[in-house]
Amino acid sequence: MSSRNAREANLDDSQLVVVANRLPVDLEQLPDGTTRWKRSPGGLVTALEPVLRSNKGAWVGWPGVADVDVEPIVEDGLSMYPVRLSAQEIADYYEGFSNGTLWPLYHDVVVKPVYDRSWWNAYVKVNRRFAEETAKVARPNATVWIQDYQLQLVPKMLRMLRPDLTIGFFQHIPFPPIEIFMQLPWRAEIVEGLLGADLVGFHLPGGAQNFLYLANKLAGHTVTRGQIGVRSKFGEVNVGFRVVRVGAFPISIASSEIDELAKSKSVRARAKQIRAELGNPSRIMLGVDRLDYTKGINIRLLALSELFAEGRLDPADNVFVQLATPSRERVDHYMQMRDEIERNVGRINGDYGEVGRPVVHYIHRPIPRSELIAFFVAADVMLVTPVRDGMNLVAKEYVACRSDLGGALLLSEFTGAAMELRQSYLVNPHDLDGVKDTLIEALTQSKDEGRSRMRALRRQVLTHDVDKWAKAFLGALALPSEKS
Ligand SMILES: Nc1ncnc2c1ncn2[C@@H]1O[C@H](COP(=O)(O)OP(=O)(O)O)[C@@H](O)[C@H]1O
Ligand SMILES: O=P(O)(O)OC[C@H]1O[C@H](O[C@H]2O[C@H](CO)[C@@H](O)[C@H](O)[C@H]2O)[C@H](O)[C@@H](O)[C@@H]1O
Repeated sequence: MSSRNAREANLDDSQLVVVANRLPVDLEQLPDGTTRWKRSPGGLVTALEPVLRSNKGAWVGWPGVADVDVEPIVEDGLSMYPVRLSAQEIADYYEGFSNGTLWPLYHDVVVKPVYDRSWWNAYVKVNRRFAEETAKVARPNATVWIQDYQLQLVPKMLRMLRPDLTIGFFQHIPFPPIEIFMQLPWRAEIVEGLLGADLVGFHLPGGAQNFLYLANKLAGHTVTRGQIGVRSKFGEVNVGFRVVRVGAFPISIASSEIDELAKSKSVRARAKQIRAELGNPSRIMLGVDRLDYTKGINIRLLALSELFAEGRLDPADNVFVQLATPSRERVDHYMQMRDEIERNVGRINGDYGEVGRPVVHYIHRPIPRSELIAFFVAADVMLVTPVRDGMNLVAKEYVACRSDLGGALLLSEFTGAAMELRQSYLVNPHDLDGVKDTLIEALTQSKDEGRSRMRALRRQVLTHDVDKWAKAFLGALALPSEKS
């Protein structure tokens, strides 16, 4: 990575500042004691990085390792300001409150959230640090865009420090139904924290509507009553002399860039090679996820193993590739889920594989971008089966890669993406028989059927890209917000 010190480059004060738990790059400590930067995991970084680079903005976030002081850096016009976290803060604020309390709570309590007061205290302390660091970086009257569930107190804290700023907040994960959110002992503090923003954005109108209701019920503010639209018809909360807007802005990807990459000769050639390396099966199924219990990876494995057992799918002619990026590896439920997935992969290969010809290929490490795109081009059916997911950019990436109009997308109804990608093969991941039948349907679709579905999906993904998402959010944030 070619980088310069931000202070040397004199880019310390920025007009657009993104604040997120992670920087777009993680510092990796190598066994020989040296360090290097690598791309951070997850869809938030995938989506926001191109937006910020083109705006030459600043990014405030954690560099991915504990207890290190890293100087601000500049890379391709993007200034990055690392926030230091101690090992204990990572355990309590990141692994604890963010990923042991909020993550499962906001994903429909798919596992039981833990309510721990010391985790909450760490969350407050770290949110304050992010607010203070941001207050130092932002120019007078700058726009600050705070991201996601790890930083929900920052809008209010930052407003108290810097009332001159325009503050936006975007929630990348689902905002849960009211009855579920009400479990949280610190529910009022979270709602008040978010209301420090001028605009609070969600992927879907449903999440925005839930938040609007809570702003009234828990914080006692008057709110508008009408239905919130997609990038339109914003809700409003009256917070003293301010109006806070609430809206739905479904996130997306750099569609044209991915489309171009997928069309390149080298990617096409690599896709062919992948098929050959897999033994030229008649069908390749693919899963691409962070290894997270919300992603429904075991549902795919179970569906496949039953289809093989029932003789509805021939293990000699169908392979499944699961590419899984390691994630939150010290959190209990993630460790348990990894064990379970790896046991199931081993069992299916033991039952149906042959020497030199496994039916499930499982890779537990991040895959380079161009290689990932070649996998998307090679896959006949893409399996996206989360039990709950804010958006799921993988589904959109697959579609962007299929300019050949080949392939089929099997997509859970419980992803944000399902609202837009209506021509995919939609499934309820809790209904195993339904998943199996739909998978067979996708595997055996006629060429015409597949082309017509993919054409419609591509129209959606190519016209609604990440640039449009950012412009819609920042445009709404720039609207005058004083009460008339
Ligand atoms: N095994 C992998 N190797 C490299 N990138 C991956 C891998 N799995 C997922 N990704 C990338 O991470 C991002 C995941 O985003 P998304 O589907 O929105 O889910 P989340 O943000 O919850 O992980 C996508 O850009 C995807 O291409
Ligand atoms: O930072 P990690 O703890 O390693 O997790 C990675 C990211 O996961 C989540 O991504 C979400 O954002 C995507 C883009 O909006 C969306 O498509 C997906 O449905 C979400 O799960 C998390 O919200 C990010 O904060 C993490 O960085």
